[in-house]
Amino acid sequence: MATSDNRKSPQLGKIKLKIGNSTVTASDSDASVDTNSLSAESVTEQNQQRNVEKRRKKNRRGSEWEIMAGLKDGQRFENKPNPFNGYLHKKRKWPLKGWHKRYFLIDKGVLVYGKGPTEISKGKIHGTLDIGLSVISTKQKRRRIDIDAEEFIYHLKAKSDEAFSNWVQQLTAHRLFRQHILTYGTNVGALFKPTDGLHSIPRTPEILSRDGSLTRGLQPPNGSIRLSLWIHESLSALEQQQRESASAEQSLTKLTKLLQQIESNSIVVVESTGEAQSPNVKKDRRKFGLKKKKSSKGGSVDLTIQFSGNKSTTGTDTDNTSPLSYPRTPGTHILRSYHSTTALFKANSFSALSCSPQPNAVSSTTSTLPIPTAASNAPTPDSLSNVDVISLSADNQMREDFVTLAKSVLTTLKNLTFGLTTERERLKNALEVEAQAPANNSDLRNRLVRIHETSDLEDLSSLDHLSENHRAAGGTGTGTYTAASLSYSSSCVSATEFFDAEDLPANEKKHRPRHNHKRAEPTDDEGGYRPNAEEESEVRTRSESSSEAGSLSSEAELEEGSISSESELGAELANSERAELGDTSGLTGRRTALPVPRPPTEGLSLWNLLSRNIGKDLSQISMPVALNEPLNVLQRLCEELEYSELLDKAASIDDPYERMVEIAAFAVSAYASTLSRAGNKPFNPLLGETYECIREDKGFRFLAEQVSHHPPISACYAESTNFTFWQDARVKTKFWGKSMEFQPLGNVHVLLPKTGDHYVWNKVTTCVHNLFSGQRWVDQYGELRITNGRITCKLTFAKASYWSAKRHEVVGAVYDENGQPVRRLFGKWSESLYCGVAPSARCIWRAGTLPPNHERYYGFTRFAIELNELGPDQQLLPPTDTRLRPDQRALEEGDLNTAETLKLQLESMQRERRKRREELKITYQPRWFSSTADETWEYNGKYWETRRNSGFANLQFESLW
Ligand SMILES: CC(C)CCC[C@@H](C)[C@H]1CC[C@H]2[C@@H]3CC=C4C[C@@H](O)CC[C@]4(C)[C@H]3CC[C@]12C
Repeated sequence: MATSDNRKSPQLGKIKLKIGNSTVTASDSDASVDTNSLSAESVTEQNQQRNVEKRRKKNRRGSEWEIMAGLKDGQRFENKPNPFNGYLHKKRKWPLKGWHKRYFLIDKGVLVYGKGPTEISKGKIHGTLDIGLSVISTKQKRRRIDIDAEEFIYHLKAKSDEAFSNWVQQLTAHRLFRQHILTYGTNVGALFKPTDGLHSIPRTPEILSRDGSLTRGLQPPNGSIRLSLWIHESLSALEQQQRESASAEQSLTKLTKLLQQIESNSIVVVESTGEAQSPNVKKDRRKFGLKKKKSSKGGSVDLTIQFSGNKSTTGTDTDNTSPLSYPRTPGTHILRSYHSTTALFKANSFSALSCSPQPNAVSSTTSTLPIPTAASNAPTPDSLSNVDVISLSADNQMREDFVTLAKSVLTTLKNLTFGLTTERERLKNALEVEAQAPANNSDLRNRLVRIHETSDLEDLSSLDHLSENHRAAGGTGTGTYTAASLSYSSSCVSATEFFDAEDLPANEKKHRPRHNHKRAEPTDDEGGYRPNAEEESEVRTRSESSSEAGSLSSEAELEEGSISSESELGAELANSERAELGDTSGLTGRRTALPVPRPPTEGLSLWNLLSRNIGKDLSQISMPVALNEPLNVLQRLCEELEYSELLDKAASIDDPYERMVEIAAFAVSAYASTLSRAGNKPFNPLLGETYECIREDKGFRFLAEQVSHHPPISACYAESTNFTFWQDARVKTKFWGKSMEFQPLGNVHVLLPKTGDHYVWNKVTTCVHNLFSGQRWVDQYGELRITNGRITCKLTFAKASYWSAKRHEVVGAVYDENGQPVRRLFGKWSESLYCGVAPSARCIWRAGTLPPNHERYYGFTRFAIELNELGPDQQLLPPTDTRLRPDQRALEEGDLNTAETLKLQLESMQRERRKRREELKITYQPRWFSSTADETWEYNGKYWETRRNSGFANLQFESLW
């Protein structure tokens, strides 16, 4: 129950959200609020007011999205609204994209829908939504009703204006009533608890949140609470199964009774012709082994109807012992009270909710269902005698009952089996991980010992020595780190390759960079990127059997494994002490922690922020810096290369399908880091801002530039001897009231120069749920298609709820030139990708572990921690490099006030620059990328060349900060 604090009124009233700026419009097939960015451009209060006024005048009534009001502070709504039903059109994205007519029924604030009333009455319910917990936005002009129900977003459309206003009215009443019940409790009877199939939502306390919806106090599913979550999840699933099995048992008892009755009651034989029996009856009879009697007329089959004659002729049924009670009025089929069916519905999480297609027939406490259409199985009364009719209809009813009940039992049992299988899988997985843990630990310990033996950990100067080597070997002396980060990435490939190489002289093993791929002679004569001699001497191939091992052990895990073998706490302390002492370099030369944890941001309410800015295009909303993480979108693009070794590996494989498998793993791996990053948004780069990242350990260098401001577009390009990678990121943001969707436009490209393969793929939709309340969480969904000539790969990211077993699931296949699947892929974008069929599947990629205390450090991965670090090559950077951006740096250092002030300043300067350009009629030209005819952005190749010649110093840059 909500506490008085949490019951604070959702300051909703009638809220208007304007559709995005002129570049994107929200159409029917589109979203509620649609903008091109979630940029944080500050607009002064005055301006804001003016804009809102202007827009209000401009927009005609009804053409805007309105958010449905919720229960106000202290408000009550005790009048239970009547159930309401009817057809609406529901938008479907996949499969069969388009608007589909669906039947909706709302009772006591719970909305269910299905194909039609008959289906609903049979329990075929496609979805159940708790209206009290959802955010509903409506748009009169298009008769649209969008319901953000946390797990799913429903886009609905009414056929007529009348239907629209009826629905809006009804939904409002039901919503208020439901919120009243959720807030103040009820004695109205058993409350409906929405459940999600077998995985019911755990009964955590519900809290009335600021967005006018109610939410559950959820915790993120990571860290130590993962286990309790897991148990919680299991428990509710098991409870559900218990209920199901109890109901199945009941139904089975009834079935047995019914069968006994059919068999043992007094027998009325009706000579039945073939026509009198519907094929279904025959089928059902056969299916359920009902008695057949040989006809006197040779081959034809007679049906022996067994029924108690004395009871049947009375016309009214008072037989309380009957497993199913139904009126036995001759020749008619009247509504029966399906107690057993009700039980089934309960099992299907649809209790205490009447489901009748006629609103008047809906009773709030009992479940009265209309008889299914099976009545049509009866022969026409005219053709039969009275007794025949009675017997037949009674028989039919009994058989119908039997069949209906048997089908229900079957469904329940199927559900049970499914539930149990899921549970078994979960348990098996957990046990497997457990079982492997000791083995992994000892393995890791051994490896650690080997590392200790072969490296002198005290001698950190060897890092400099490596840099020297690097310079001597023709590098430009970028002065960047040459040692591999022990701290991140635990792909299936990396670990084994690092550890398996023992064939080098001991002195060369010191802090050897991780290169897990064959290195071809560098063709890059620009120098800035040439690997050093030592690296080049290192030509290793991966042992074939290593991928499995690699999937279970990694550098990251190694580090953690060693920690856990000693004192975890001690290690953590040591780590934080190191951080406090400013020594965050770890063993690799790169930092292993951010300078300070994320500053506390209590009191910051995104809802207040958005509601204060209602009516504005989202890209105009001033987002406080406290919402940000100390990285920007350019750096987030670089993060997609965290598992670049998969590209290196792809380049070394001869089989084109296997190559595609690695590319697929790479595409999936780009999403791994998003799991822990729902809390904050990256900085929006200023126009002209750049970011470079040289990863000699990983063998690539990366460059990104913000090439457009309206709409925001970031272009990037990375190169290595094994691959080139480029993309331009432009994201369409849709705001749904409770969640936000990010739909990236444009494609990712990877070129493997050795094989000539050019892979192109799209990105799936990222959705942040629970924007304003509870715990924000991220989902990825949609289809990701990779093409490379005629070989393709299709990966489906499942849209799933926070609690569902399908969470984070990715499945797909590689298809050959004829479109035939040749490799099966499955896994989770947050964890790993496998190729093949379980249990013999191979692990292709596995996500690295998160660093200790990551929750306090923006959920950053080890790789992310390193991205904004200023290295010794600081003086070589152009002044536009993100790492020199002062507001982001201030945030990284925990100085929120400075960060906020600076951010406002920088944004205002950016507006000034734009104004100036407009006045002078100058079109902005990005410096390192140029737009091609097909609207993609191409790297012009000049950045690294300029950098090598210390050329940035000679260039004129508009100063961004
Ligand atoms: C309101 C705020 C605090 C919620 C947090 C929103 C986060 C999860 C959003 C804000 C900006 C978003 C990013 C914007 C741009 C891109 C580039 C694209 O090619 C992939 C998705 C990606 C990387 C988005 C991922 C999700 C994202 C990071």
